[in-house]
Amino acid sequence: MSFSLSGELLARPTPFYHYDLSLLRRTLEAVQQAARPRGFHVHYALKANVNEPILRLIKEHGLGADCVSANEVQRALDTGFAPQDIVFAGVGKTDAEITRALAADIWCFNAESAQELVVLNELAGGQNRRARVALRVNPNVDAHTHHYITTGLEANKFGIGLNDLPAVVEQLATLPNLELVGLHAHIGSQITDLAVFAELSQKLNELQTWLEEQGYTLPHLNVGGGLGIDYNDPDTNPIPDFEAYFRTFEQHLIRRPGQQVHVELGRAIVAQCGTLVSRVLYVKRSQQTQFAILDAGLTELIRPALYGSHHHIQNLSSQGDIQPYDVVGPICESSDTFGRAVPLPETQRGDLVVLRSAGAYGEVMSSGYNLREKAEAVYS
Ligand SMILES: Cc1ncc(COP(=O)(O)O)c(C=O)c1O
Ligand SMILES: N[C@@H](CCCC[NH3+])C(=O)O
Repeated sequence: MSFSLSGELLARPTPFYHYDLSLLRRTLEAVQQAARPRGFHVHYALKANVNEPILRLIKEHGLGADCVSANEVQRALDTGFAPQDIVFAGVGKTDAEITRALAADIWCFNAESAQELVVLNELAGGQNRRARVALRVNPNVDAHTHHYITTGLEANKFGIGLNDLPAVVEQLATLPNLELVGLHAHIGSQITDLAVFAELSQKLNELQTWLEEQGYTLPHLNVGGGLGIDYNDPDTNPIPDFEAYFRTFEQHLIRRPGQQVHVELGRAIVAQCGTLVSRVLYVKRSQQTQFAILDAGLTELIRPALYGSHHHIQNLSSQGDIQPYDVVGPICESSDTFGRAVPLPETQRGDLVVLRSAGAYGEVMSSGYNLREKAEAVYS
């Protein structure tokens, strides 16, 4: 199906984010259809998009919440997620954030260091609580994705290194206010090579066996998120292949009877339902290049500037001959470029240009640089 916007939306002031809630609904149905029969629990990673209509739909479809700050925990609670469906991850949780999440009695803290466990133990004791924790390990598995968004290699700051794990597990025995309820790993984002998840499963299998030898049984395993989407062709692949994703874990992860497995997907749930809609302010021709200068820039969508990411760009207003354009924003940074030599129909001032697959890590990463106003969000 090709992309279009209703007449009312075409007339709106730009730039704005448009979210297709019917696609989000279909995506949520697909993820649950693939996860539930296999006994997997999906937690949505709020960091990808925290807009309330989106969170509400996600909650209605029975997903849990994976949060990375106390404010995200609060947003999840405000949306109606039950505390027992909320987990809190993050390499730098502050004391104040831990205190708030303990008071909310969330299901689990994914702890990322020996020091964090000590702090968590102390703060839980101060509230006369036992905090449920999962150890986030750094399994040293290469996710084969952009080096800025790989998280499970020894060189990355995330998780407890495998060499440190024996000492951390020994330390656990001295922390009476903690209850070990699981093992967690997240190796990166925008992963399209599913073999990587098989490798992760094998690492977790070994670690689980080793933890059992140390006397720990784990009620749950959390394999993280990271499933990628098709940025090149969102119309052909609007919904990721969740069946293949869960099948990989089903085949490779050895689960104990009654053990829960959590996944925490962000991008795969919300990326394709979001579009950044902008207008061409000017078309400028230099000797070698034609620039289409949009009224949206890296302040609205930073992924191309930050990672060199590709978002499919379309001109909705023109049927003209195809020409190459460097599609850029108005911000005073040369990295404020959405694409170079993008083939677009002949483009003019006033044309509507859309950047697709922008529902994840788009609006949440926007900034007020250059004192820009925040782009509005509209839903249909
Ligand atoms: C710990 C953790 N869980 C889940 C996610 C969600 O990742 P994704 O949006 O790639 O599914 C991330 C982000 O990469 C993360 O850091
Ligand atoms: N923000 C990133 C991915 C990082 C995910 C969070 N650990 C992106 O847009 O692709």
